Amino acid sequence: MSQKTPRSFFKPLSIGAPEPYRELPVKLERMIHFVPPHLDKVRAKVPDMAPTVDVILANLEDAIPADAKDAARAGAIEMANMYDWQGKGTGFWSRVNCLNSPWFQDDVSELVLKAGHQLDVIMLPKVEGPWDIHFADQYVAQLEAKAGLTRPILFHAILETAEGVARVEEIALASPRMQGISLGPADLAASRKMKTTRVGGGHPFYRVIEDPKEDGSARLSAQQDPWHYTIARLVDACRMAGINAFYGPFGDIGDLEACEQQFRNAFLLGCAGTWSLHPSQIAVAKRVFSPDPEEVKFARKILAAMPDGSGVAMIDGKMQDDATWKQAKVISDLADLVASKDPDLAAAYAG
Ligand SMILES: CC(=O)SCCNC(=O)CCNC(=O)[C@H](O)C(C)(C)COP(=O)(O)OP(=O)(O)OC[C@H]1O[C@@H](n2cnc3c(N)ncnc32)[C@H](O)[C@@H]1OP(=O)(O)O
Ligand SMILES: CC(=O)C(=O)O
Ligand SMILES: [Mg+2]
Repeated sequence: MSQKTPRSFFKPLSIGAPEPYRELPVKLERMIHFVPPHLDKVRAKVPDMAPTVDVILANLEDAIPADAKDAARAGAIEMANMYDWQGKGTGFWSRVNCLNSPWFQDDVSELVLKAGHQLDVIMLPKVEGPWDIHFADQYVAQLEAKAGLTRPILFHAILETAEGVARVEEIALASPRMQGISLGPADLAASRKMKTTRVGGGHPFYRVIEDPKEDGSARLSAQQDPWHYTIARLVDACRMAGINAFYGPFGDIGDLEACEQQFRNAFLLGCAGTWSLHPSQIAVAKRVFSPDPEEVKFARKILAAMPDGSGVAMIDGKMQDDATWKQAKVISDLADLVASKDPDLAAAYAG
């Protein structure tokens, strides 16, 4: 038997480590805002930025130069203590360097020992199989015990190799620490030998074209989404495991329109949130990952028409039954969560 027994799955992996969660804490995580923690100027903005986002992440991995890795780690620990993350309800995460790098061990040990009381989630890059999660799980449990933490730190994996995609279900189920998984479109494109230099989004050459016209006139064609398969697979793996799927980075910072469309496709397919790399992407993520007030109004009509969630009803010419009741509940519950944090949207949903 290669799996743990149901009874041992939820046991702490180290004497003195906190009990793993049986249910994930319900949190609004529309955007994970990436901060380069080695830059004094950007780090100084964190206390003002924290109330405007759902999650701030101190990035230690790619985009941080090798000679700034120690400074980034120190900056991340400083960030942990710059704001009352646990008290004020903005998530504090860090993306550590990958498991085979010279920095992983120090990243994780220093974060847990010096900032573990504020840290919600460790993002693990380039996860290829459940063994990566198991190794980090045991290591973090030992550090949690040493630090005397009473609340478990969760894991978020990035799906950014072909091998990781092939094992995404096993990764999602690997530990009760798993909180979610994000798409890593840049490394994944390289791993798959996709022919693109873009970070997420579409590509002008990836299209479908209509059949030839009898009169020889120009044939219409339209761009397709090269990430559709991966996002759909990611959502199924995560929701099967009771965790959340996330889009990832959209690298064309200047193209907010394309960014919004890519985020919206991910939202519609089931993702809970995305990454923001630049302050301009925060408002886009907030808009996209909060349900539309008209959709919320319609969802609540369905719930009101079928109070016990059974039977059949007609609303505005559309058939409703037990299944559409569940769809409506997804939207209504998300609206309640958004409203608990955002007074403007609370008013829009109440109207
Ligand atoms: C494939 C992957 O792994 S993706 C994840 C790794 N990449 C990252 O984490 C990148 C994070 N983002 C960044 O480093 C930056 O946004 C960059 C490099 C992309 C662009 O930076 P800039 O060229 O400085 O952008 P720009 O000039 O538009 O910045 C405007 C202001 O926003 C600030 N800013 C830019 N990015 C951020 C950020 N992520 N968080 C907070 N503030 C930021 C800048 O410091 C600048 O402030 P100022 O007006 O006080 O000078
Ligand atoms: C997100 C990330 O790390 C990537 O796209 O490679
Ligand atoms: Mg990557």
